[in-house]
Amino acid sequence: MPKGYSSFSLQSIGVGHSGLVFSACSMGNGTSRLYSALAKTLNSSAASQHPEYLVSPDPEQLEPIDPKELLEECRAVLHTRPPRFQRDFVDLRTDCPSSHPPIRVMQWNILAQALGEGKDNFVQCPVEALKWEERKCLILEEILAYQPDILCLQEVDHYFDTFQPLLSRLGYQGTFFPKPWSPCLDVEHNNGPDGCALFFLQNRFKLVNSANIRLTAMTLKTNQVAIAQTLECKESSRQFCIAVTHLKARTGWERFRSAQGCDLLQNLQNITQGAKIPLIVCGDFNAEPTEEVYKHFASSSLNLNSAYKLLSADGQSEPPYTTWKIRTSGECRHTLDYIWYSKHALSVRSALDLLTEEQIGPNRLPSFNYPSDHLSLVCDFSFNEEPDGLL
Ligand SMILES: NC(=O)C1=CN([C@@H]2O[C@H](COP(=O)(O)OP(=O)(O)OC[C@H]3O[C@@H](n4cnc5c(N)ncnc54)[C@H](OP(=O)(O)O)[C@@H]3O)[C@@H](O)[C@H]2O)C=CC1
Ligand SMILES: [Mg+2]
Repeated sequence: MPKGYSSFSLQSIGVGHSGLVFSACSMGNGTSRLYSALAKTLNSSAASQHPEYLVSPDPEQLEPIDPKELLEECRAVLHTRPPRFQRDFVDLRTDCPSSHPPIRVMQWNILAQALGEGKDNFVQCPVEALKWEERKCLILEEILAYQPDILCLQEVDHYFDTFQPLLSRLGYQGTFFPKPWSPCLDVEHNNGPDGCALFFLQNRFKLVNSANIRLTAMTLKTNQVAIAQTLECKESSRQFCIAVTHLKARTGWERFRSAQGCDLLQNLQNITQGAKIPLIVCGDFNAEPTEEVYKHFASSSLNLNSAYKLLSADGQSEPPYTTWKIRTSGECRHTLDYIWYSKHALSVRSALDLLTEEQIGPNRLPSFNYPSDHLSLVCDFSFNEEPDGLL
C-alpha cells in the first residue's frame, strides 16, 4: 500500500457513499488508487502548509489516473444530485482541413469556494449545493467530460490541494498565479487566495516559455493577473501563445478594465513578437461586448476574433450570456467570458453550445447540477495550413 493511504477514513473525507467504502477497503486495484486520489484532495491543508506556493512534487502524485475511473468516482460522490446538463458541440468547420488533431481549449471561471460561500450572495442557491466535497466533483466532471488539451481557469482557490495533484496525474502540467490581495482571504476558513490557473497536456505540448503577469492600469499595479505561455505542439512543431486572465469586476470600473486590457495586449504583443506567434486568450473579462476593453481586443493589431461569436447566425454576435445568477441586488445575466484567437492563423472547428435558459432553471447558477455562476466555454482549434503571413 503506498504511503499515506491508510490515514483516510470516511469521516476524514466527509462522504458517505458505500461504493467508496468498498474502494477504500480493497486497496491494490485501480479504483482504490482513484478513491485515494479524490480523498486526498479533501484534505485542504496543502496551501496553508506552503504559503510560498512552492510545492515539491510528491512522487506518489505522479502515478497516472485513468480519466474514466476518476469520472466514475465523481459520479459516485454526486449520486444524490440531478444529472449533468447535456451540451453539444456545434460543428463550425471551415473548408480548410487540418492533418493534425485539433487543440481543445476550455475557458472557465469555476467560482472560488470562499467567494461562493462567503461573498457572492447567490441568494437562490442553497448552501448545500456549494459544499466543496461535492462541488469539486461537479467541476472535475465537467473537465473530464470534455477532456480539454488546455484548461484556462479563474477563481481557483483549491489549486494545491485539488486541481494540481489530480490534473497532474491526468497528464497536465499546471501553473497557478494567485491574485496579490485575493478577496478570498477576507472569508473565514478560506483556503488561500484565488487566482488564474493554466493547465496543458504534457503529451501534446512542450512549454517554451511562461510569464506570470500582474496587470497594471495607467501604470499602477492592480489586483488582477494573467498567465501567458508559449507552447509547442508536439505533432506539428508549431508554436502558439495561450493566455488566461480575470479582469476587475463590478460596474464603475470600466476604464480600469480597459486599462488592464491594454496592458495585457501590450504584454501579449511582446510575447508573440508582434503577432508572429498565433495567440489564444481566455478570460473572464468582466466586460460586456459593448465595453471599451472588448473593443480594444476586437480591434487590436494582434488580429483577434472572439470564438463564441461563431455560434451566432451571422458570426458577428456574442452569446446572450456566459454568466447568470441571482444576487440580493437582483438577477445578473451577462456575457463576460471570451476565447480570443488569432483569426488568420487559427480556425475554430467546433464550439460547445451554451446551456439554455430552461436547463439553467429559475434559480439560475450555481445550482445542484452546475458548480459555477459562469459557464465553461470549450473550442476546438486547428492551425490554418497556409498562414497568409498576417496573423
Ligand atoms: N488588504 C488590502 O490592502 C487589499 C485587499 N483587497 C481585497 O480585495 C477585494 C477586491 O479585490 P478585487 O480583485 O479588486 O475584486 P473584484 O472587484 O475584481 O471582485 C472579486 C470577486 O468578486 C466577485 N464579484 C463581482 N461582483 C460581485 C458582487 N456584486 N458581489 C460579490 N462578489 C462579486 C467577482 O466575481 P466575477 O468575476 O465572477 O464577477 C470576483 O471574483 C477587496 O474587497 C478586498 O477584500 C484588495 C486590495 C487591497
Ligand atoms: Mg465570481
